[in-house]
Amino acid sequence: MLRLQLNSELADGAREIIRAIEQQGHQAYMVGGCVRDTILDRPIHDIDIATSAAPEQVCEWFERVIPTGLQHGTVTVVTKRGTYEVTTFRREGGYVDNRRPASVEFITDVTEDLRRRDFTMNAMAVDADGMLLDPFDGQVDLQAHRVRTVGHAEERFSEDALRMLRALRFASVLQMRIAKGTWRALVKLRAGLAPVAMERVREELWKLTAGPDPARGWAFVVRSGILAYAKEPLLFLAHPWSARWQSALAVLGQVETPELRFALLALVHGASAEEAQAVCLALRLSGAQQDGILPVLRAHAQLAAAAQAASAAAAAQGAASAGEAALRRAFAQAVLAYGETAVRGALACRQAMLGASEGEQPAAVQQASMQPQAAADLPHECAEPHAACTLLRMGPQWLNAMPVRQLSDLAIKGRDILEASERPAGPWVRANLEHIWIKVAVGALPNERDALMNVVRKGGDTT
Ligand SMILES: Nc1ccn([C@@H]2O[C@H](COP(=O)(O)OP(=O)(O)OP(=O)(O)O)[C@@H](O)[C@H]2O)c(=O)n1
Repeated sequence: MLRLQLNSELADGAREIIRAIEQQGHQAYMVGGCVRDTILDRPIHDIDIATSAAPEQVCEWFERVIPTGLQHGTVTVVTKRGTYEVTTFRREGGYVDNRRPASVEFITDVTEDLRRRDFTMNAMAVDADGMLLDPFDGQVDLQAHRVRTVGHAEERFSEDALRMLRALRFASVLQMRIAKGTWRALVKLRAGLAPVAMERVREELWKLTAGPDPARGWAFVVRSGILAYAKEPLLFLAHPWSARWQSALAVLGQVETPELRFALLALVHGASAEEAQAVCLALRLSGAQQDGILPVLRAHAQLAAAAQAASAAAAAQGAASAGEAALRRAFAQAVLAYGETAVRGALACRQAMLGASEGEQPAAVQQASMQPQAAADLPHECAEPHAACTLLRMGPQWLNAMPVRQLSDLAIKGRDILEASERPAGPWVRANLEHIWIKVAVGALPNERDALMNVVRKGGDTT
């Protein structure tokens, strides 16, 4: 019998709870994700405990207990070492809407409790001495890098449709395959996703996208076709497999954050910022998450338009360098409008997209035995490579050289402009301020109050 040592203060606290329950003549184990992650040598953020004791008993035995979900058998025990969900062993009877058990029956057999869980790697338990219970071969599947349901996959997915997305997420984050039977059931039952709350869909997709191999996760998602059945339309994210997807997945891991990865998916699909916003809203992304995506797309669109204009100017004047000053101005304008972070993000996405023409196949695509397709042409908004390349090459240098990054960095304020003029306040003040900001940003004026006030007085209204 394998012994598994969970070493942390959190685990010490869990063992204290387990021993206290055992002293009352009941069984208790650490279960689920903490066991899986210990075997995988991954960090543990929480420890769930399963017990044969009834929730009311647990409430009696511990000092600080929150009755989190009494009817489902869950209470939260708070100790100085941590906070633990303690759930009575249970069997779930009948399911409503592919997501909620119609009834819960408390039981005393730990194996029966493990049997109702989603995947074999999540159906292991460890007692206070570190003895591992693994009745469904979770370790074997972990060693084989395989996500496999406990028992019949169709039953497990019919009980809770979110488990289908969990399977895809675990395959992505833990860089695993999906067992054949589990995959077949998932594809067969994918329409069951419809009643699942979009918040839960978001959680899984976000984790999958933030993981070490987002292309792997998205290859599974797209190949499964499951997102077409989400409660609300996910537009380009739900598009079937295509050369565009192939291009997107070839480069998805080249940008670091989940926000930029979502932005990249939108860009490669040629989605507008409005479409991307509709997807963000459908997925109930937070304001902060949206702020990491939408300004990037808007900055990208503005830069692409500027690159196109610069290319047109270059073609008209027959010199590649023509329009470069205008390009730099447009670049500064994008920084002013969307912020430095968004512009850097847009450049990073653009850089990644250029690499996509190599058309590499992500490993998971091959594993899912998809027909290899010809490398896709990306939608190049910057039709002319020269100006687009200038942006990519010079953009970071221009940014680093900018003495101002936002309007408030300017050495003068709107009221200075107002005081130097006879005109009543109005939108012209900000327009003038922005005009001067751009000149400072491109190095045409120093960011010094006296020099700028001279410009204001001489030029008066610069709009
Ligand atoms: N739809 C679900 C969700 C959870 N579980 C079970 O409940 C445990 C705890 O679930 P949760 O905390 O949501 O996930 P973890 O497996 O701990 O993993 P993570 O924290 O990475 O989501 C899982 O391990 C699994 O045994 C399940 O059977 N079906």
